[in-house]
Amino acid sequence: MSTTIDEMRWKAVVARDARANGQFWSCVRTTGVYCLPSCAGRPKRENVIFAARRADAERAGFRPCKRCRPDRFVSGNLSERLGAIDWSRVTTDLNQNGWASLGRILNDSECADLIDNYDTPDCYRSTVHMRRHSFGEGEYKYFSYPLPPLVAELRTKLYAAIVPVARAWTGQTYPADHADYRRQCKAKGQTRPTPLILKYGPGDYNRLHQDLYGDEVFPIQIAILLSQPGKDFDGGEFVMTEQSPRKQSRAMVAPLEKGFAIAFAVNERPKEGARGTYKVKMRHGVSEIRSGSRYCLGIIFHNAI
Ligand SMILES: O=C(O)CCC(=O)C(=O)O
Ligand SMILES: [Fe+2]
Repeated sequence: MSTTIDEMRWKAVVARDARANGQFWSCVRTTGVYCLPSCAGRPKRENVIFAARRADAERAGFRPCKRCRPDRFVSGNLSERLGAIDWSRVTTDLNQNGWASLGRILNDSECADLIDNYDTPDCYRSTVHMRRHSFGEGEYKYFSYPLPPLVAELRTKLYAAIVPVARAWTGQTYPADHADYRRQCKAKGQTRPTPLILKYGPGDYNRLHQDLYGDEVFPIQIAILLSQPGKDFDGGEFVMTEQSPRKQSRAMVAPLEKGFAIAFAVNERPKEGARGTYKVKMRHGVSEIRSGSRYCLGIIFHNAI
């Protein structure tokens, strides 16, 4: 008798086999959630269908299980993780709201290493004390070249993934490769690296702002939260505002967790209205941290003067 793929998958679910995590996702039709094979839930066989990719489960309308948190699961190298993201959903969200969640792209140890590295002075070109510039309370450091390998890889690969949206938004022919885009920045005198790590303690916050560092502006940037809300810190929500012509600002709060990334508009973005496309201005910031410490990695694609 031959064993079908689904029978093997069901066996792994019955055994709650953690080795199968990431290989497939079990979707429970009765509850509308999708799970890791190792989930402690006990669904009936007839209610379970399998998805080969997490994005397939989400596209089919299943929500992540609150018990096994399949949305927190990360494995594989960065290319595989980015390859598993549903970029058409990201594009739709960016076009509709000016921001999109990319889900979890860094694991616990990568987040911890980046935080530990914060106190290694040779990695950074400058430290900014936010109060001195009225940027808020807290501090951040800009990485120096050469960027740490993980930061360099994130910047290059996230650029390549998001560049089609940037082209559609601006009508500009951004090169496919970030190295070529850096040369374009250099031609405008923008040579200094902009990726940064921000560090906030109790009472700190980041005023609404835009990360513009010269005439050359890549319209989308990425932030990756390195600390876990509710555990490492409380408060400290990632907030954005959208300013439409002749309207009050609209505020948006992005739910982020440790290792989760968000893509959002740096400055302006096109918005579809009843009478055609118009431009809205976006700003982002962080509400006050009530307790603990919060670290965030910012990936900005244009360089600074
Ligand atoms: O700390 C944050 O979440 C915001 C970071 C930020 O302003 C940025 O990445 O540009
Ligand atoms: Fe920023």
